[in-house]
Amino acid sequence: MKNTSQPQSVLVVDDDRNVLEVLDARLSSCGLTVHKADGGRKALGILKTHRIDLVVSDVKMPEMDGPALLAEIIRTKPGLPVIFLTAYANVPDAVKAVKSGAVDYVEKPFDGKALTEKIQSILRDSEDEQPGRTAEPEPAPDSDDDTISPAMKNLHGLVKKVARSNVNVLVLGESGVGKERIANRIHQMGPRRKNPFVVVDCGATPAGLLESELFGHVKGSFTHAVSDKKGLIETADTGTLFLDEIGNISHEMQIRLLRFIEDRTIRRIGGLKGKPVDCRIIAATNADLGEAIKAGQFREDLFFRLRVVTLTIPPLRDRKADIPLLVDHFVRQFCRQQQVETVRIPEETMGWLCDYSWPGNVRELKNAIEGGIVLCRNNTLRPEDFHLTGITTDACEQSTADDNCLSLEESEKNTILRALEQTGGIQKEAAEVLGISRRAIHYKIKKYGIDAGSIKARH
Ligand SMILES: Nc1ncnc2c1ncn2[C@@H]1O[C@H](COP(=O)(O)OP(=O)(O)OP(=O)(O)O)[C@@H](O)[C@H]1O
Repeated sequence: MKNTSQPQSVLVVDDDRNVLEVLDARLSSCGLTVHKADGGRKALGILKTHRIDLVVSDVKMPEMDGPALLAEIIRTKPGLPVIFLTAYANVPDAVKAVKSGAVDYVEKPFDGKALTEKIQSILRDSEDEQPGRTAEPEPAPDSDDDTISPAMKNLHGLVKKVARSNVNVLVLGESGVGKERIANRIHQMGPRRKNPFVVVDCGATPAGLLESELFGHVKGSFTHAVSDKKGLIETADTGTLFLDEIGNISHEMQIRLLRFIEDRTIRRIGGLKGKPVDCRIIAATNADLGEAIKAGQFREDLFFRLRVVTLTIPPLRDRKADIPLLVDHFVRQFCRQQQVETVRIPEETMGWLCDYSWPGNVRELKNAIEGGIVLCRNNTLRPEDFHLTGITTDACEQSTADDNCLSLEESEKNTILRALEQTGGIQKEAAEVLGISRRAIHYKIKKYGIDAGSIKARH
């Protein structure tokens, strides 16, 4: 995928200064950003700290030669195109290198114009597709395909394209639409999928803590820094850093983050040395960053850095075709989890689920189905099994007076409390009363913070 706001970058590696200078002049004049390294090790350092779209490397170099550099690139940056420059005598080595994954080789002395054209053509190709390479792992299976409407298929098409590249992505959408899920999908479908996917909830982390969470600290740098601590950015090295609720970070954090995105180096709080970190950044927010910029709350330069590509996930009410697919998906998932027979969803229930506006989006739908499965009778989901906050449907009004259309969560919690009271706090028996698995009741007790121990003690 082409990064339209930044020129593409080429790393030129050769121990001959003249070759470096000639290529620098040629490629820069075509609008490319050129980085130069006089050996393989230096090249690896640059690859760690800079976005590079293509590497042109000599074959024979002291210390680390071209094929050794290629092997490292295939390991750490699968998909990155490499062209070799080679003297006639080393052509067999270059051919071997192409067989093991380089895109091509060019003999020295090279025709500068032809080489530039070759580089441009490879860069153009890799905007759409990374060149085939045996070392590149197969993409992860499309596990979401059973839950997407045509509108989401389009978004998933973009996700696939974006996943192959390394560009920063900004994911926008209301709370609960699936932003984190899409970020994870980008990670899973890209070359970094075997490496860490680190989620940072910027909204839920107090401002004072976020800096040390992200950047880490050295022992003694502040009162509670009792030992060295690695930050989450460092943890995401070679993988993906997902910054959720990016709209909520303080002005100081915006500046630190911007600096990191620009030089890809972190310094722990209280630390002296910087450390290069190579991680992909995906940020998400449900806030209107345009408005936040206008109000002076969010830095425009950081915004531009984060949104090299922007993906917007529509709210569930605008893609109702997804609802039946998601309902089926969640019903199967929760029935399996709660070890119950798959429940039936009559047409009336599905119609009702499709009519509702789902202000909490997919998360609300998911929770509703989970609760509905616990509460339903005769293995059939009916509208009255969904006691959603603020909804009064005919079916809900017909429900028994003591149910009183409580919020789904309250209602589910009360059901579990009642079952625990009935069984003297014994979870296994309460699970039997409710017809759910022990694992399911254990999970729900934890989810609602129910103190089963004190119920037991009272009996
Ligand atoms: N297409 C989908 N298929 C299955 N589950 C989904 C899908 N989209 C979202 N979900 C589920 O919905 C819930 C909410 O998704 P997610 O956390 O990704 O939303 P979000 O937009 O990041 O929310 P927030 O803004 O609150 O951080 C998660 O449990 C997720 O697994």
